[in-house]
Amino acid sequence: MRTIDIFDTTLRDGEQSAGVNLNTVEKIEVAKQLERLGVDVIEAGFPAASKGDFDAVKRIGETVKNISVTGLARASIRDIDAVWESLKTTAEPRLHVFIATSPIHMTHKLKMTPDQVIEKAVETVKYAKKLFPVVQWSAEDAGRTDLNFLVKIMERVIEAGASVINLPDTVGYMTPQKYGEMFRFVRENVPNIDGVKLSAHCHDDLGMATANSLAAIENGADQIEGTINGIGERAGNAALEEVAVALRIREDFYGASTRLKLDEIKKTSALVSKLTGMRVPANKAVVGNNAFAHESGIHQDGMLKEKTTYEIITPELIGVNSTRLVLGKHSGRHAFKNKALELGFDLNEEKLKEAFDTFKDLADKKKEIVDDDLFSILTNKQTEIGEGTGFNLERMQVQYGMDNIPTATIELRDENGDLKQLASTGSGSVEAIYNTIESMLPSPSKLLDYKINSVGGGRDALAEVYVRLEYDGDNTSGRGTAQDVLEASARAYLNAVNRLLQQKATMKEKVAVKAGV
Ligand SMILES: CC(=O)SCCNC(=O)CCNC(=O)[C@H](O)C(C)(C)COP(=O)(O)OP(=O)(O)OC[C@H]1O[C@@H](n2cnc3c(N)ncnc32)[C@H](O)[C@@H]1OP(=O)(O)O
Ligand SMILES: CC(C)C(=O)C(=O)O
Ligand SMILES: [Mg+2]
Repeated sequence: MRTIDIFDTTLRDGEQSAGVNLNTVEKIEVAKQLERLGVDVIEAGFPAASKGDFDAVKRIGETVKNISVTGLARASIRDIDAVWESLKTTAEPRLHVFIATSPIHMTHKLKMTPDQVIEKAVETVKYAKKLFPVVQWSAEDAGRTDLNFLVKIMERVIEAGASVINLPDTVGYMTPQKYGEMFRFVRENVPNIDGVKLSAHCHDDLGMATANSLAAIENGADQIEGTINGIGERAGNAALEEVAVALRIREDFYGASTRLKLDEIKKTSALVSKLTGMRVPANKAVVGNNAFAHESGIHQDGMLKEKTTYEIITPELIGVNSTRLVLGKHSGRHAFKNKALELGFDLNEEKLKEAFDTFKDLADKKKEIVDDDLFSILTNKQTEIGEGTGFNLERMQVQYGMDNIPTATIELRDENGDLKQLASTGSGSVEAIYNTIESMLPSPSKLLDYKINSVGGGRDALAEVYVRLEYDGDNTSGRGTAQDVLEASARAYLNAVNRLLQQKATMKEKVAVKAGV
């Protein structure tokens, strides 16, 4: 049985999803869960892209100890240096450097001739190899690259020191047969390919990312790149959970496996979905809420007689807990702590106590507390912004009537502890709330996107609101959870503003430290 390496790019290509913006604390939580899931490599970001990305990659490298962490770089010395500076103290610093090789990209985007692209690729890989023990080189848009050119450039970058070569289907154009043939072709034609790992990186524009990744494995790929829940640029990347479960369920056919602890999949999927605000569709393979639901009579009859009639994956395989009611208002701290650990949260005593208090408050209002509720409370606690940052919602009252103008009265406490109160109207309750908050904030802000999900099921389910906004000229996003949709809406707005203020404060502090102030 071959073992396939799993290269997770949720925090790099996944974060390139439109509207997704994770802060460093959230990225670290995802990285820790990816470590528990057992991925082999985490691509933590693109350090040259921004100070925030640089810091996140550095902090993840310092936090995650048992797996390799990498950062992405263009074929540019400045980008490579940024990855090195962010990862140089980690156990196995790894670089991922790329340049496009398709005629379309070379001509129109890079404005370089094929020979110039080879020269640039070789020069940068040689430079990188002096710093990094492992250099992964990617031929961006390999899927639309001339195969003979691909062979030529691969031979040269391997000579220069690349030991992992990735052949991305950057625009999701490939079919399984064509993508598989490309891997077979380079295996058979690149003269110095022995000992080099081949990696597949698929996008889902035509809905074939998982099938293409599996075809690459059939044809000699040693590593699969993808993201949790398949999030990513445009239609997303290959969903790692789909690839790993397909290999397990069809072991007979693929004869390959991964090192993933499959029973951590559901938890990882839920965390990524919650933090990114990208809800997993109910019918999504492996991790969708309906993936194990049997609705029709004939199917239910079959399931009752023999589960294998309609179930090829068991919920337990991916860590779905069939006992849904877990804790109630009579539960104590020990059971709560145990449950938190079982759900993968290792909070300090203070945060645990605060989470327990929130749980007790909720248990007073809600009939059943399910894992989803606890997961939401614990994730919010784990990733919350520190005290004293930005604005706190102290009180809110909303008046709504079909024949009245909706009015929101809000009391906010700012970071100096001062209380402010204001009332405004709007065409609906949420607009009234947002008009009031916007009038109370010191800088101009504008709502760009609003999404609402329910956590778990039932009429008393928690509401989770995601917003994207522009505040003081910068884009930011936030989420808020509450039993009431209006309170969740207000909290999400303030969370977005507070996240931005905290990010700016951290940057300012760093600049001051650097300047020795
Ligand atoms: C397929 C992928 O997923 S690729 C990864 C995509 N991820 C990102 O882009 C991360 C976020 N990006 C950023 O923050 C910015 O784009 C930066 C910091 C990387 C670059 O910003 P800018 O310097 O302002 O350049 P901008 O983004 O406008 O254009 C990209 C430039 O990089 C060049 N470029 C693109 N890919 C490569 C490459 N692999 N190697 C070298 N140069 C490259 C382009 O040709 C263009 O160069 P030009 O300015 O000479 O025309
Ligand atoms: C940077 C590369 C690997 C990429 O994300 C792509 O080509 O899709
Ligand atoms: Mg990609």
